[in-house]
Amino acid sequence: MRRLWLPGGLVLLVVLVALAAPLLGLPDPIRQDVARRLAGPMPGSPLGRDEFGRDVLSRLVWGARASLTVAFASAAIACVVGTLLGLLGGWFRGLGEFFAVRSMDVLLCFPPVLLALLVVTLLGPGSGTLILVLAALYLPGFVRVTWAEVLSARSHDYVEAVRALGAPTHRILLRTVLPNIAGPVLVQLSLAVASAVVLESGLSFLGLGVVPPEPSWGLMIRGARGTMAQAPLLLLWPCLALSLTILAMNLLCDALRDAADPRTAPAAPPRWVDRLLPGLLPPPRADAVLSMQGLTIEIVTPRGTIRPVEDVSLSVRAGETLAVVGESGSGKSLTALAAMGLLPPAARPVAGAAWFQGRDLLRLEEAEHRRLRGSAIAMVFQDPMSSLNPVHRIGDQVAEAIRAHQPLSARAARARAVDLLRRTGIADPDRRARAFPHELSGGMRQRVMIAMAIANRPALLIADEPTTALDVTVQAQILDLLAGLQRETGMALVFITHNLGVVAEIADRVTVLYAGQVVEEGTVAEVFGAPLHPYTAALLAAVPEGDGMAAGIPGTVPPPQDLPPGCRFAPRCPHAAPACDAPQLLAERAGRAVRCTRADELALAA
Ligand SMILES: Nc1ncnc2c1ncn2[C@@H]1O[C@H](COP(=O)(O)OP(=O)(O)OP(=O)(O)O)[C@@H](O)[C@H]1O
Repeated sequence: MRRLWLPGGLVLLVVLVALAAPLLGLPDPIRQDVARRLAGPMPGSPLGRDEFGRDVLSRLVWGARASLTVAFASAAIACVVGTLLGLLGGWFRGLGEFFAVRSMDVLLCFPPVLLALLVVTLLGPGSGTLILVLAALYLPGFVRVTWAEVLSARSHDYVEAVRALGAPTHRILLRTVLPNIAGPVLVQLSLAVASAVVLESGLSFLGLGVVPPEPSWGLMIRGARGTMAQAPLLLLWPCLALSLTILAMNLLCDALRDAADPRTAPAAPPRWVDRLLPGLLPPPRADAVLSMQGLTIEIVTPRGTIRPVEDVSLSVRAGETLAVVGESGSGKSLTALAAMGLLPPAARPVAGAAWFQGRDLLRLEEAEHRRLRGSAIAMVFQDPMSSLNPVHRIGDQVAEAIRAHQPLSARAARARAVDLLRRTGIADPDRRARAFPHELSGGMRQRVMIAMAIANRPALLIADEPTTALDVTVQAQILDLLAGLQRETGMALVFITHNLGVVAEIADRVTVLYAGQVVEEGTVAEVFGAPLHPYTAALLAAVPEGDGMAAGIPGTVPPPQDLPPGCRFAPRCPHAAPACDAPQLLAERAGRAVRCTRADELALAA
């Protein structure tokens, strides 16, 4: 909301000044005083007099009423009618679409001035006619934008989900589709208002709009043009008013669009102190490919700043697999995205370092990060369908990943792409390379994603729940594939998952996250054999064995905006005691760490 203050205030000021024109005690805007023709600024007329000796300030303020009424009214009519037609055409398709959308194409065929001439001939000039002409001119834009957005929105899962709930059509359109297409419609509105102010000026200038001697900014520009050599300032004032109003309108619509979309939080500013004083950063861990030390991430949300990741340290060596585990919301993905330099705009690392090949990934320039991504560091995401481009053949997508970092010809890159597809276990890779993503199964698509990730032989591969969307058999094949590729290339692998069965199968070491903090760390054998933290023990107990029922962990991970004081796991911990405070991560033995005040006591009791 804070982002609306400045542009909203500016637009409100312009509108209020225009509305308050009769109360401001300004001279009559149409009273002529030929003796003072083209007079410069003087007492009582701070902006001087025009070619008929009329007061320029008064005409500017009264002209704003005419210009803004025409602009706002025409844009509002076009927006409401156009959005409605676009919504109905895009949703119902068929005949509704034909009449709503195709009829607009006919309207688009008329040149604007011809349309204005036609309507003015029929109805006579004036503000009302101008509103009608401009509304007709802007209508097709709104219909087309809304129609295209509805077509795209209706294929999204969230729309399917409300349809599956049996919601009535008008509710789906108004409550689900409209808020999601509001951004582009608001942008179109800002363009329409801005362009209507300009067109009003243009059409009034041609004698097709506001009728003289009524003031409007367009008529002022027309008048000033004839006396440009003697009184250039006369042209400046209406042009300045026009430009500032358009700028304020555009800013307001951009701010409205951002306010309507909760995903567009303001970007967090970088911390220059971290760049200026690199000596304060924690040093890297010896022989680690990735060494993350004390990572803390802050996110600016409408309800305040949160810390979903706090003081997270982890490291992985060449050829090693580190599993990062924890329930949903524990901060696994944000930690990985920080290393990739792909944090959402509202999030920023505020402390710590992530050392990779001698560089701190948290403080790299975007250009440097882009050079590393896909070459030295690669990432595989959970949902291969949304990560692959649906309109390009998979062979071309793999080849593109290679050519983004290697100077190969298209033919050579394609041959390498086919080879990579073969290495990831895709049968008949030559034929498959010509397929589109929707023609492949989920497992095949994930293999393609892995082929793209390893295309440039990365030193570090981060896999964020790469098997969660796959069935158990395919999951096992993908795990085998990753393990095989790792043996072959010696890359370090960070495997993010909430599936402890997978961890046991693939990982050498494990880092357990809870509510944004590392609660336990060590080799898989040690941690799984004798967990030191009650959360790790509860996670392990929650893994179903054989036909037995799993013992679920009561409660849920606390959200970052509602963290309990002291130990974050205490409200769910069966061993919580009054002595439990805000524990630090303590190294128990070499390579093993735990964040629990009672860890020693509980280990002895076990
Ligand atoms: N852009 C954002 N704005 C506000 N909060 C966010 C944002 N991104 C993540 N969060 C919050 O940060 C916390 C950690 O999120 P993260 O996605 O890292 O969890 P996760 O452990 O990867 O969960 P999952 O296994 O479900 O992917 C969550 O509480 C989440 O709601």
